[in-house]
Amino acid sequence: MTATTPADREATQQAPSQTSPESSPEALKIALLGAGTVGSQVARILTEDAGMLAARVGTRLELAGVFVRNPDGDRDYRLPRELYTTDAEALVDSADIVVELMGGIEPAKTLIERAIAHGSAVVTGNKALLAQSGSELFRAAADAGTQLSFEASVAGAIPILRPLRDSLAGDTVTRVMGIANGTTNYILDQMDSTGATFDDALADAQALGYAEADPTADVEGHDAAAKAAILANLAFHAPFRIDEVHCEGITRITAADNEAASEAGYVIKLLAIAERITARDGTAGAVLRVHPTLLPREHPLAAVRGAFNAVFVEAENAGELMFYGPGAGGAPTASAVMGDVVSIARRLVRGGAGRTHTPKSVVPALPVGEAHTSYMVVLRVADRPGVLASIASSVAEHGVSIVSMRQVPLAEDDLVAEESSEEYTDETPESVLRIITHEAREQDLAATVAALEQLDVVTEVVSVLRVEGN
Ligand SMILES: NC(=O)C1=CN([C@@H]2O[C@H](COP(=O)(O)OP(=O)(O)OC[C@H]3O[C@@H](n4cnc5c(N)ncnc54)[C@H](O)[C@@H]3O)[C@@H](O)[C@H]2O)C=CC1
Ligand SMILES: N[C@@H](CC=O)C(=O)O
Ligand code: NA
Repeated sequence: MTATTPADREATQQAPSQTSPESSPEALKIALLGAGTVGSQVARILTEDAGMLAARVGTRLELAGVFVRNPDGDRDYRLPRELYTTDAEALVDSADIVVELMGGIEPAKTLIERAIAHGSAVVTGNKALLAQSGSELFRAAADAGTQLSFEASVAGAIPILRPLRDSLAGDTVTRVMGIANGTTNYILDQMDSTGATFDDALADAQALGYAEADPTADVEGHDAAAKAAILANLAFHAPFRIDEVHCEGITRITAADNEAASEAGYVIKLLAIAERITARDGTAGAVLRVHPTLLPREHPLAAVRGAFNAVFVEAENAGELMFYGPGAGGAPTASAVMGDVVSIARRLVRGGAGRTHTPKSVVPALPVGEAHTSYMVVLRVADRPGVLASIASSVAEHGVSIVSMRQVPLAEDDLVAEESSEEYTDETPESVLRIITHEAREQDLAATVAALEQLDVVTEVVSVLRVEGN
């Protein structure tokens, strides 16, 4: 007996009569650009689930070809040799739907523009391109009456862009905060839970298909920044670009930061945050930021492990929503790609114009200094009477208030390990001071830290990390 998959069964049970070759509309031709981690999985689904897809769409989705650099190269999912081509233009021109999964700016951008100009619909997971040139591409697609869909570009398999665009279209989203990069979440989780080194955890994330072709984009926060811009675009119905996102990655996070976070009851996560705020001068706008953040261990985002993603959305009427699921990897991301493909294909079968996201509002991007955050500041300080008072008064002078201040004597071993510290002498008794502040405007907190650095009693500002969710 041959094993059947749920997709086979559905194809058998539900295939409507209009999908029979005699009565169905012509097959829709799909061009696949790129056959890497995600592209290979899209090829697999198009091939193995062809019956189910035809039943849902009302006609066959035919893989017309796959653009690759080397048709004989190794693939996670191998198709017949004749489907691979190095002629991207001819393939694009032959397709009803172009699925771009190469990544990078060029030639992806030119090929997408070519597809749109040709009247073809486009599906892409390319957040780097959308966060740089999204407005231009959305406008081109809208002008051509075709569709550009990109659910896979943010948080992998999680349906987040469609809910923001459609389900919440009648509400006012005020804040989006999420773990939007699987690679960095995987690395931070491994470092925190198994003590793995940064390099080993990154190598694992690459092997598992989570990382970008150049993982610098992940670890320096650029990938999450691109996603923050796209999320803000959909959430606030206004165009934002990656260069409007304040971005700090995880490469400077040390084992000591993890230890300090853990001792204080926090976990470190790379968060992407987009929020509507009113600046000090009264301008209403949004601040977009990506940075390592301390979250209380009991916060729902703190429980997001491995390459999973989660996005919190706050809206005036809906309240708080959380979207959670696999944020990276071949098959999960291909699921989001295929959702867009089926949705477009159904429309092509039914008829009617394509609908592409076209932001209608103007919401200015404000400088990160206008955001409100809390900090955890770890200082190395002289261990003598009056130190705490002088630090507390310096913090208060900047209008920042302290939630907690904990002084830990520095172990002799630590002093020996830190002999490189300029201020260190054998005679200097020192301690470590961990300060957690209340929420304040980021520029006031930054000025506080700058002032603390100048105090005689402060030997070193060891680390400064933002805190959310207190
Ligand atoms: N891997 C993941 O978990 C996710 C990836 N994405 C996005 O999906 C896209 C694809 O990602 P992956 O499959 O992971 O990348 P990948 O690096 O595994 O695959 C890309 C493929 O495109 C090919 N390619 C790149 N430039 C080319 C060119 N000029 N000519 C011919 N072939 C070219 C590469 O040789 C490679 O086979 C990227 O935009 C990525 O940001 C989005 C969400 C999740
Ligand atoms: N490199 C990205 C892939 C998905 O967008 C990530 O790690 O999240
Ligand atoms: Na998604």
